[in-house]
Amino acid sequence: MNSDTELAPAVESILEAARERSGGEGVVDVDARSLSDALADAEAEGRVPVIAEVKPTSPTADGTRADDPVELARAMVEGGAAAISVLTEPTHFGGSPEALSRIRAAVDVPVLRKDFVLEEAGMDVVEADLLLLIARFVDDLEALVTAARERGFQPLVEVHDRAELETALEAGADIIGVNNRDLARLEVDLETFESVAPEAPDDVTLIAESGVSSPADARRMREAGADALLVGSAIMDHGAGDSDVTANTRRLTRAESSTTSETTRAYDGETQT
Ligand SMILES: O=C(O)c1ccccc1NCC(=O)[C@H](O)[C@H](O)COP(=O)(O)O
Repeated sequence: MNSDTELAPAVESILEAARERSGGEGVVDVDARSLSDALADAEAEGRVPVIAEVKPTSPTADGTRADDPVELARAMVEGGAAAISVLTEPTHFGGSPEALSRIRAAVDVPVLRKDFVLEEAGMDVVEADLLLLIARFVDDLEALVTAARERGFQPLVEVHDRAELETALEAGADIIGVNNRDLARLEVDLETFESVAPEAPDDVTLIAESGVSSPADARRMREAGADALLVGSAIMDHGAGDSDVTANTRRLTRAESSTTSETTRAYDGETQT
C-alpha cells in the first residue's frame, strides 16, 4: 500500500472489505478481447471511445439501480459504448463477479473488471478482458501487472497524480487510467486528468476516469489527450432510477459528432452542452 495521504472513510471501508474477501480457486486463463481494437473501431466509426460502467450504486451515488446488469450493459453497447466496465465489489457498489460473467457472455465488446484487487489471488475470481489495478493500493505493482498479463488480462493501472503515473510506467503499464475522483474527499475535478495527461508517453492508452457528466466534459477530456473515457454515474443516472441508459451513453459517444463550437445545441431531441 503506497497511501501516505488521507483516505475517505468510505475508501478505508472498501479496502477493509477487499482484504476480507477471498480469492478464486485455481488460476484463470483469459482469451481477452482487445481494448485497443475496440477503441480503434469506435474512432473509425466516429464515436467517442467510451467505457460505460455498470455501477449499481457507490459511496457517492444518490441512489441504487436494481436493473438487470446484462440489460444495462446491452443498453450501453446499443448507445455506442466501445467497452463495458463492471464493478464487481459487492459491499459498497452492489456488484458481483457473477454479473460480470453474465455480461461478458452477453456482449461482444471488451469487459473491464473494476474492483479493488490488492494481491494476486484476487485476480482469479472471474475472467474479464481487462483488470483494474490501483497504483496507490498495491505494494508491488510490477509483480501484479506481470501476474495479470500471465493470466491473459490487459491490466488497466489507475493513477491519481504524476508520481503514480511514474510508478505505473516503471511497472510496465501500457493502459493507464487517470482518476479525476480524489480518494480523500471523493470529489471529482477534471483538472486532475489535464495535469497528468501531458506527462504520459504517446504509446500509452490513456483513459480519463470519473466525473465526465456531459458532452462538453467528454470533449474537454479528449482535447486533453484521453484515448477513452470511463463513465459510470452520468450513464447510470442513479437518482432517476429508470433513466434511459442507451440515450445517456449515446449523448457521450456522439459528443464529437456534430460539434463546431461549444455553444448549446439540440441533438436527438436533447439539449447538449
Ligand atoms: O464512485 C464512487 O463513489 C467511488 C467512491 C470511492 C472509490 C471509488 C469510487 N468510484 C470508482 C470509480 O473509479 C468510478 O466508478 C469510475 O471511474 C466512474 O466514475 P463516474 O463516472 O464518476 O461514476
